[in-house]
Amino acid sequence: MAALNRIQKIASHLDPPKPNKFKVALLGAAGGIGQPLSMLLKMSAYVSDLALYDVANTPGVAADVSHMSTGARVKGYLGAEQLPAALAGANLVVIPAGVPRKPGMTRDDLFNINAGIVKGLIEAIAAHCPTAWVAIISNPVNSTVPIAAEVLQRAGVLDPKRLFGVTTLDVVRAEAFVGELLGVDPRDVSVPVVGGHAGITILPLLSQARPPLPASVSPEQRKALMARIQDAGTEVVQAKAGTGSATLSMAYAAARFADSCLRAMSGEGPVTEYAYVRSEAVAGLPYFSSPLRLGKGGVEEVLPLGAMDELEAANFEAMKAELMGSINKGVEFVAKGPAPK
Ligand SMILES: NC(=O)C1=CN([C@@H]2O[C@H](COP(=O)(O)OP(=O)(O)OC[C@H]3O[C@@H](n4cnc5c(N)ncnc54)[C@H](O)[C@@H]3O)[C@@H](O)[C@H]2O)C=CC1
Ligand SMILES: O=C([O-])CC(=O)C(=O)O
Repeated sequence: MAALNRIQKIASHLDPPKPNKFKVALLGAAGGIGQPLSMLLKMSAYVSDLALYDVANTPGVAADVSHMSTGARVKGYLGAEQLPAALAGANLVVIPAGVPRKPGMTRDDLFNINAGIVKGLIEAIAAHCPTAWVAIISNPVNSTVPIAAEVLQRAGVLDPKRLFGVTTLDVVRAEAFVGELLGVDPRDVSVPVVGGHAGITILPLLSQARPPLPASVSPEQRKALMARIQDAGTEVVQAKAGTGSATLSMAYAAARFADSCLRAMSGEGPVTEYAYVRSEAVAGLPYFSSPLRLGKGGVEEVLPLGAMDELEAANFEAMKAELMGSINKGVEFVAKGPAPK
């Protein structure tokens, strides 16, 4: 029996199971996030076709990435007239298109420019790949996801199971910072981060961290850690001093999220991920970032948030008004726009 197991193990190593392959379209592919994310997606075993779309510079990015000796076929698409071809047949569309923050700005300050960019791109998705899964990175995520949902709903193709605001970077940061504090490898750390993606709407549930924070971590240290995770985007914006916001860690986080989506699409479930989705199931708000069980058709279940300690419960209550305001702002932006054609 042991010998048979060994032979099977060697055989599976020689001929590992081939994952299903998918077309991924990246909109905003030539930007600070888009370029490293293009590279990471080109390395994914799940990607057969990588469509790199932007309004500038995609020929260069596509030529560069296409020289990597990995499986995915790469094609660059430049300008609005090439967007339909970029989207045709896409299984997953990832959107980091839009402007980033400069020091002193909030994510909401990006609304005026990015709301219109996201609306236009989602209209194209509704027309050219209405069944694709859509992962939105463009800020303010708390508003851009409701914008996307309203646009898809107006076009009659909304399936909330397939629309995600990418909050993986908050989870990644929590893992990194807790790992640093505990002196353990961040890959062995798990920390739920729920809510939204701006300031106090980012709610790390440190009381559920694994490994748990020891009693030697004081309430003040816990509070400081929570604040650092909530303000980590601003930490990067300040360190970059006017040249942009998080791009490399975001590309890592988005590649991780994309791989989870593609694994779930492949039927390799169940896959658990955090993302900002339309669902009142756990928080009583129309959109909330929650742990999700993903399957072939998208979100199969919005999982419960679990127990919160006193500090987390207070933060949960405190965020609700801000999050609701950002959601309404997105919904109203679409409602005030021209009626769909
Ligand atoms: N969800 C999250 O955790 C995070 C979100 N972000 C957000 O991601 C967005 C992008 O950030 P960066 O890549 O650093 O910005 P960037 O300015 O470096 O790149 C944005 C790219 O979008 C492109 N673009 C603009 N309008 C477009 C359109 N209509 N169609 C296609 N492409 C278009 C630009 O040409 C540019 O290449 C920002 O809104 C930023 O706030 C950034 C970090 C984390
Ligand atoms: O802070 C920003 O503007 C970009 C972002 O969302 C993040 O790094 O979490």
